[in-house]
Amino acid sequence: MMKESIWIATAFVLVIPLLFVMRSTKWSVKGKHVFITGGSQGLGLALAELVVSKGADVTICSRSQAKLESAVEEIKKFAESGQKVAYVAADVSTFEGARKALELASGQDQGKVARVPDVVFCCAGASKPGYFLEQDESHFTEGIKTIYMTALSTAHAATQLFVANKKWDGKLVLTGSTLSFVGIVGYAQYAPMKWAIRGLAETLRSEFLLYKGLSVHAYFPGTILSPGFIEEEKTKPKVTQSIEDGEKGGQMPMQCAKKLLKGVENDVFLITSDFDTELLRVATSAGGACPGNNFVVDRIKSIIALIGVTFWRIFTADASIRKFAKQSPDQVPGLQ
Ligand SMILES: NC(=O)C1=CN([C@@H]2O[C@H](COP(=O)(O)OP(=O)(O)OC[C@H]3O[C@@H](n4cnc5c(N)ncnc54)[C@H](OP(=O)(O)O)[C@@H]3O)[C@@H](O)[C@H]2O)C=CC1
Ligand SMILES: CCCCCCCCCCCCCCCC(=O)[C@@H](N)CO
Repeated sequence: MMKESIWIATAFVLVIPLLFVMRSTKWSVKGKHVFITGGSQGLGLALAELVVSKGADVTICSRSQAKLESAVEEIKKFAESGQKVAYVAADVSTFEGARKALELASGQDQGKVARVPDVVFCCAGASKPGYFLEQDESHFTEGIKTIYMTALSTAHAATQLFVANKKWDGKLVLTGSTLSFVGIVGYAQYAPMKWAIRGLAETLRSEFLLYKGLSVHAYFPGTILSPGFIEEEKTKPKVTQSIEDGEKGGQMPMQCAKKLLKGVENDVFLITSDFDTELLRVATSAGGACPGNNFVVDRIKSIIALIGVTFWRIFTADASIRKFAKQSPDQVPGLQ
């Protein structure tokens, strides 16, 4: 008996430092080539600045050349001499656009590749909130294009590039939202697309097991105080705002970028940056169908979620929507 406990104690003493050593050899972005869609503003721009400050080369991508040029100047302030900061102007909502963007970023010329990105972050996206009845087909097709197709096309082109170049340590990072786990009034054009991105991440995680170390991550931010957020506020119904306002005001793009990068460094599959989204993540995924973060902690959180999220839905979200309809029927399309 005594002997056994000595063995167990010795095993612990050996295993615990080993775990620390394993943690300290985690993946680092230093020296990597990082490609970021939506890199001209908001989350994508902050992420570009962050990875460059940590010693990476970066290529940002978005549609507007003027915005890209000024973003490159901003990012260069974080670079040391010898680091590369480049941009590619492209619309990544089509397969053709995303393929060309990644080819240009890789410096491909006459079949020769200069440098394939090591990490591809898909941050492009935008929402146009509004009442379902006040939106028409164009809002929904725009949503499919800007939110889902930008992610799908970039994911497809990146996977092709990684596999064709045998870049088995390649990383693909998709961006969802808190609204990848829950749908609320005003987001019919957006939330389903962000759910689809979560579905894509889960599917690709499974399929990437075929390809050695190739990995996929997905990030689910809450409100980001970005230029995109200022834009969406213009059409956001008051009832939607009132539910969101309960969510403590949002985070700065750099705060989000830091939490996102930390998640990638720690090989977290579904990355969150606030506790509410974390509860929604465990409520939706702690069943085991996709990898969690920590088996025990996730299950403790899911007990909190079971109570917290249900209460939030009944007494905060649903209650404030019903109250709004009663108090301001003139603002609800089709009522009065
Ligand atoms: N802001 C928020 O509250 C939240 C945002 N998110 C998500 O996080 C991500 C970043 O958000 P945020 O920082 O607000 O973004 P912004 O709206 O501020 O910026 C979006 C970026 O995407 C680019 N972009 C849009 N469409 C395309 C396209 N078709 N091809 C290439 N680039 C494109 C834009 O440039 P250009 O227009 O020049 O092409 C811009 O650089 C998005 O996916 C968003 O849905 C998730 C949760 C909350
Ligand atoms: C105790 C547990 C409580 C659970 C609370 C859940 C709260 C959800 C409220 C909705 C927040 C929406 C943030 C993302 C918004 C977004 O993606 C858009 N701004 C698009 O840009």
